Amino acid sequence: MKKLPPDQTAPRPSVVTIGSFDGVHRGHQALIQEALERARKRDADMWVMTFDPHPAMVLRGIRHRFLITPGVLKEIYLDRAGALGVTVIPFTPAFSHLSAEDFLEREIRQRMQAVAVVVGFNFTFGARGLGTVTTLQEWAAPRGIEVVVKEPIQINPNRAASSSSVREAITAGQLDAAEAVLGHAFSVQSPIQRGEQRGRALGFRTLNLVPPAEQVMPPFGVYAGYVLIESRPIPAVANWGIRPTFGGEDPVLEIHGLDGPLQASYGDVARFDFVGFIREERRFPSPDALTDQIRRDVDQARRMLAEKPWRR
Ligand SMILES: Cc1cc2nc3c(=O)[nH]c(=O)nc-3n(C[C@H](O)[C@H](O)[C@H](O)COP(=O)(O)O)c2cc1C
Ligand SMILES: Nc1ncnc2c1ncn2[C@@H]1O[C@H](COP(=O)(O)OP(=O)(O)OP(=O)(O)O)[C@@H](O)[C@H]1O
Repeated sequence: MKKLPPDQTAPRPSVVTIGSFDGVHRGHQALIQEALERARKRDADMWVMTFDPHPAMVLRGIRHRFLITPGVLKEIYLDRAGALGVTVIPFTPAFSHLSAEDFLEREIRQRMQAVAVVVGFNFTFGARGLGTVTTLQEWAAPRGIEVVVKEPIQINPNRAASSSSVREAITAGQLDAAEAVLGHAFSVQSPIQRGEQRGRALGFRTLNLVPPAEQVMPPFGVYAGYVLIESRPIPAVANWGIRPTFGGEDPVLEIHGLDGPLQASYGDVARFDFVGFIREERRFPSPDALTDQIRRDVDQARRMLAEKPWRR
């Protein structure tokens, strides 16, 4: 997937799809497929235009447990969805004051050289979100720019796929519901952190990740999943929490490989793809009691993962 810096002009005419794309859920994926098809038909390039930070974080001052795909995770999932290129606009307060028409003129027509724009049914944009699909259509028609408006991708008859519904499901610990909307696993990615080396003594060595504070997370607990080290998925069980047995405070995702020690160095980046919830995190009366429970967690994780092989 190509990247176009925000201060550079697209080299060729393009088909652009616009949005926050947090999570790159099935609605977003449908938009990307549509944009790809249109680009092929018109012999144009295809670009996803997205924003960083997420507009809601700037406009509503949200900083904690919000994003589904912070940092490079969004680009990883855009690439998976088939996007050929992405341009990320820094969403500054100044940018947020740009009117809908000025945004279209400057970013879509002049910079991206758009011949077509693909958006969802509920797309809004520009200062105070005043721009709508109608604004876009009325602006585009006299300029010979095609507008494609995608019908909602529904998760059930009452609910369209949306980033908000994914956030709600993750917060409630409903990983299956989140995955049904996302069309892929919910993932955490971070550099590997040094732990307190207690895992060795317990007989369960772990690799520790610290999800960014801005990322939405499920409740503290034990989860089955796959840990990706150098793009290789390895079956694992992880504890997300503060380790109350040892009086911990800072939340950590501690990952134990089911098939032996995980080979990676501190500072390397690893990703954990959540598959299923096993149990809540608890305070155990002794380290031995915790070890006994972790043995059972490992067995359960094996059973869960046997039924759900890793999917890119
Ligand atoms: C599968 C699994 C489940 C765990 N469950 C709990 C738990 O319920 N309560 C708890 O206090 N710690 C739990 N832990 C965390 C251990 O206490 C932790 O791995 C150990 O303290 C090592 O920490 P360290 O890497 O900082 O040395 C769990 C760890 C794993 C791998
Ligand atoms: N279910 C869907 N079906 C089709 N298009 C969608 C769907 N959901 C979002 N889109 C479109 O995808 C683009 C990006 O959407 P965006 O990420 O800004 O919002 P969202 O997914 O609806 O999230 P939120 O819940 O935060 O509003 C927009 O053009 C939007 O209209």
